[in-house]
Amino acid sequence: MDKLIVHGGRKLSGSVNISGAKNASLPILAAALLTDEDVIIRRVPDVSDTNYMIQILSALGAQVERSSGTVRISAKDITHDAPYELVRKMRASICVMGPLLARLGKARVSLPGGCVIGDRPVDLHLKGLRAIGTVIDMEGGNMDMTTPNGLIGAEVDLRGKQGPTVLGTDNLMMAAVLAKGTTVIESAAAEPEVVDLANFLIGMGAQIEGAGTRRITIEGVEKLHGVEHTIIPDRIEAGTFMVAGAMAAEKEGITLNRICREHLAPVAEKLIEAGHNVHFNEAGTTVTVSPGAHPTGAKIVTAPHPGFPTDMQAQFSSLFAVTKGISVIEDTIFPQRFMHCAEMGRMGANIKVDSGTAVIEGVESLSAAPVMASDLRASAALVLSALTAKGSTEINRVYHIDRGYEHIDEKLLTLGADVERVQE
Ligand SMILES: CC(=O)N[C@H]1[C@@H](OP(=O)(O)OP(=O)(O)OC[C@H]2O[C@@H](n3ccc(=O)[nH]c3=O)[C@H](O)[C@@H]2O)O[C@H](CO)[C@@H](O)[C@@H]1O
Ligand SMILES: C=C(OP(=O)(O)O)C(=O)O
Repeated sequence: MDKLIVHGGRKLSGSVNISGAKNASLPILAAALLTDEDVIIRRVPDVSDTNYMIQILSALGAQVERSSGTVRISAKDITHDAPYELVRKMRASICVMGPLLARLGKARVSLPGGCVIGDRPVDLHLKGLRAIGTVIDMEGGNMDMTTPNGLIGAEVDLRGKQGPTVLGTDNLMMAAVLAKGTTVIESAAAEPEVVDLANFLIGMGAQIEGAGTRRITIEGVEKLHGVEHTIIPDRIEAGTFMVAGAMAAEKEGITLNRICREHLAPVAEKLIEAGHNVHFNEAGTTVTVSPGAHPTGAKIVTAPHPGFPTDMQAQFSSLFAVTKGISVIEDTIFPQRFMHCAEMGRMGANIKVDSGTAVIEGVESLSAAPVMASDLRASAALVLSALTAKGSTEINRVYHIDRGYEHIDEKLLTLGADVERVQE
């Protein structure tokens, strides 16, 4: 199991390229199952989650070739049974449900388990798929799905207690593209990754309107064809490096290339509110972030897009842990997503977590300690904390970070951080 050792206190400078979005790549890779023609997807990040998805597609019978960021998929003869051993490793494997139902009229996928960031039910996925004609039989931890009368378009409201569902919207959209008639998804997720999937499907010949709004309309078509598509930049990776810039850059800041300004608006606004410097180029494709002269704490409440993303709140905990004053972070989407706070406490952070809210009292500096990554964004928060901490922080279980950050240690080294990956 690899660990990262971060020798804190180095100032960051220079620039790095942001990778394609993990959370757009996963459903888009699954959507390649919707056609028997070749699909080419560019800028797929080399992270363990995309590798698991590729393994699942291969286990389902697809021919997959990967050459650096480009993945070519040919899903001519596929089966409907997604193997438990692979599915259990990654929640996003449930993205294959929609495409398998649309293409084969049946699917067998294991129920994903709980998750350290909190309860993650699939009731809304099932509600959507049932509404368009899927019959679901739960047995032995598996969801056995059939479509006795085929998939038939319907109007479905996917609002859950915590708001819309991203992968639930994706699953229904992927099933509905080959259904008979019109499907309307009300209370749809509007995240940029949902829009990227919709654009991919439209490129395959699907008829979809309204992606990026709360109402998506899908007119089913007979057949989809092959497509070439480039994945959008990863706004969470970019946001994580933006926080690194605010915490640890030289006066001139660090620059991130291949970003999309519109997707980064909530993160940029919070950094500016907290007193830091954020400058986009005119085209909105690069951003430079440097620490402000008078940083202040702030209040963050996570919300569905275009609100502040839950996937960025842990990283802001690191920033606020060393920012004078009191900051408050409330996660309305995953109220239990605060595992990083206890580990940061071991480094000297002063954070109290109660009922989905963290109250952070900034301290002068953190000091190194051996810490344990508990989940993807929690590990990013620990790396950020370690960049400014006094001494050498050992971060264990970095396989969590490798799920979603492409070569993070190499990118940090490029920016001048002192980071080592140690294999045990
Ligand atoms: C691979 C991927 O893209 N993952 C992202 C996706 O996860 P994912 O799509 O799994 O998250 P959802 O948008 O579905 O979850 C939003 C909320 O809805 C609840 N819910 C969800 C489904 C359901 O059937 N019933 C239900 O109650 C969840 O518990 C949560 O409180 O969106 C999350 C919210 O932006 C991000 O944190 C994840 O990084
Ligand atoms: C929580 C995340 O991913 P997943 O939904 O795949 O667990 C994430 O990307 O922050």
